[in-house]
Amino acid sequence: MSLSPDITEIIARARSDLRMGVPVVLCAADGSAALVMAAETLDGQRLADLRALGQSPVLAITARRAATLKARAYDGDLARVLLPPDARLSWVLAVADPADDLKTPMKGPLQTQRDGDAGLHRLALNLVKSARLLPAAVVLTLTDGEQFAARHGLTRVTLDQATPQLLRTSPLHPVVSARLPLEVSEAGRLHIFRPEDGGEEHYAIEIGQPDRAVPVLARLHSACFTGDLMGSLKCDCGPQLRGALLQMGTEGAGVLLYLNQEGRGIGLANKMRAYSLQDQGFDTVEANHRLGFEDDERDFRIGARILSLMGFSSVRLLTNNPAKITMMEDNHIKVVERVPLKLGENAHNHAYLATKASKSGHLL
Ligand SMILES: Nc1nc2c(ncn2[C@@H]2O[C@H](COP(=O)(O)OP(=O)(O)OP(=O)(O)O)[C@@H](O)[C@H]2O)c(=O)[nH]1
Ligand SMILES: [Zn+2]
Repeated sequence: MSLSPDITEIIARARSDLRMGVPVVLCAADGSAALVMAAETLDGQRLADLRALGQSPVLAITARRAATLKARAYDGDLARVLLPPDARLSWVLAVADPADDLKTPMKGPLQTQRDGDAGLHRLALNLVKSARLLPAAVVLTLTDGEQFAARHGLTRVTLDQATPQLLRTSPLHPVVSARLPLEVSEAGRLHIFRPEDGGEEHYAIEIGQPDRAVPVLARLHSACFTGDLMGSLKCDCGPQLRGALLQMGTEGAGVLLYLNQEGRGIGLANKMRAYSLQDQGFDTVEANHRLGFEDDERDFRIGARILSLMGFSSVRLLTNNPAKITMMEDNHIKVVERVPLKLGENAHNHAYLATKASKSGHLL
């Protein structure tokens, strides 16, 4: 029935439930099912209620986090850590969150599950990640997923439908655009694009009236609250943002996409967790890994989609990141030229920029 939520809408609900600390039920076609809670938003009462169901829960973490904790990841990209019978909420949080790894030696060694299928655990982690929470989820096997969800009023997500949905880029739709005179050019215009999956909106600033028949000067800028707005010296984002706009203003035409993928796609709270780890001596890539994330969790396809929707098919791309060029080419946007954007190096971000060059392939 069209009034019922489809899989995209059910996933959006699940994401918001997990952020609120509400459990969700995951079901597979073979009848297996699991009750899932995000470790980050779990509370003591819900953990006790979950334990009262009788089965032993596991804590699903990514292989990246497992490597830091020296836990064996038998499932490739993830590990299922067995909760010791006396494990409290603080134990769950200490496994999920690396903040105190160095201060508090881990209870361990951690035992991980080897037998059985990890499909529902993988879906749990993907959902928690897409909710911009720490990638760790408490998972309890259920025998009657459908009835359990109905009895407790919980959102139920099916593995077969959800997995392809989480892998694809949500379609985006233009919402509105309006004139926006800017310091760099009075001929500015702001366009808003909204994804169908309930995720964050993305923006495009169009400067002048770029001819769609020739390559446009373009920048894909990922949100950086600290650098773009606060003038943080820890990265180069603020100077890059303003430098790109200035170049477009000077040339009289260009398009800057402002993609709401804060912290290379891990969200601002997790980026601040990464910053704390950087203060403990880890570099930007190591910090992401200790948290359980990949170096870069952004979906660059979104940028190519927005350019296509705006009628652009080729660009002169302002970037030092070769991955952005590859992604554009793979998604039907021709990059005729890379325009370097070397701005804003200082004593605080020198090591960060050097790490991006040595570990993430950024061009100098
Ligand atoms: N996770 C994480 N994200 C960071 C850190 N420092 C900056 N960021 C984020 O990194 C992203 C930088 O985005 P961009 O400047 O578009 O991308 P880039 O990959 O550096 O590529 P170019 O600037 O085009 O060369 C922003 O989303 C920032 O919020 C960090 O230490 N950890
Ligand atoms: Zn930044």
